[in-house]
Amino acid sequence: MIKTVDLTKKYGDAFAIRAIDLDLEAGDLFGFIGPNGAGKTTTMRIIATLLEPSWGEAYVCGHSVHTQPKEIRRLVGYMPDFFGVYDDMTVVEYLEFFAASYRIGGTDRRKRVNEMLEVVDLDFKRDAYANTLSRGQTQRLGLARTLLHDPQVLLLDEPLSGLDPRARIEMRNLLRRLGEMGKTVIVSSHILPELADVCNKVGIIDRGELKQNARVTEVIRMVREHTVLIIQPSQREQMSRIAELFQGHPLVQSTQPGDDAVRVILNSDTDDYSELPKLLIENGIGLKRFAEEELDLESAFMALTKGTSTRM
Ligand SMILES: Nc1ncnc2c1ncn2[C@@H]1O[C@H](COP(=O)(O)OP(=O)(O)OP(=O)(O)O)[C@@H](O)[C@H]1O
Repeated sequence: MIKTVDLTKKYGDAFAIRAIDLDLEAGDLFGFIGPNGAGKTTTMRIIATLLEPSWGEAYVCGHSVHTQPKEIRRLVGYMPDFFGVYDDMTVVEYLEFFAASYRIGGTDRRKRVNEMLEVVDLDFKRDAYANTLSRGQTQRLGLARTLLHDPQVLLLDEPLSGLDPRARIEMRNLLRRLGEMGKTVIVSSHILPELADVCNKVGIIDRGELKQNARVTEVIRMVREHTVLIIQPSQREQMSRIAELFQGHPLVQSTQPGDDAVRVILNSDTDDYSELPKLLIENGIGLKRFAEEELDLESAFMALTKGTSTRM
């Protein structure tokens, strides 16, 4: 769906982005994370054919930004981080205006606008003037506008920025819905945790370079030196028995008892720990929970963009 190869943009001697390689499939929700000035907007604008790369390639559904920009524009919806709404237009008029610019005509136009108002849950504001909407509602209107021509690929630049917690939740739900609709979405943010549970893949960009580009779960694994297991026995008294069994075990570095579960820190070179649940079950310990501890993504992000790894 979206592929970039060695994608690079230079301004004078400075690299805005450098050798960015992305490969995204239909239904991927890609969180494009990086601090201010990292190169997120530049990358998205190149994919949207609004900016030419210095060198390298970007393809959308196999079309090259260099040779087939028209085809790409039909397939892509780009929502910039800031966009103006016209003071003297209602929400419906605003969307109809853009639908007309996409040459959606006649009864289709009204139908399409109504559908988009439903998708972004803004039907109740259809007759309000666009400039009276809250920040969250304005972002949703922007998304409706971006969706009008039913693009396969969405490039959303910081759609969560400036939203209050409630509006943020609504926008995140909306992003999930887009993924379920089979769209390929690139959504940028400078805060990783706010996208982590929405996106299936994540790329971390810093000073124009992609530091990580993988499934969310893999990124977590990469920045973590040790896998940590959370083991909750069916009977609380069995917690000390777990610690006993793992004491000196070759895969385990240490154990830490918690309220109702034991945190088991594995040695850094432990990949396969399938023998551990077996050992517990053989020793008569019932398991209520046996799972890898989730690393909070804020720490992962800080670790990756500072070039230091997260320590236990
Ligand atoms: N027209 C331009 N001329 C010179 N430098 C530019 C230009 N546009 C962008 N840059 C530089 O390229 C780098 C990447 O900018 P970009 O806008 O892509 O970052 P970003 O990750 O989107 O940041 P933000 O979160 O602040 O929007 C920055 O250092 C920026 O100053």
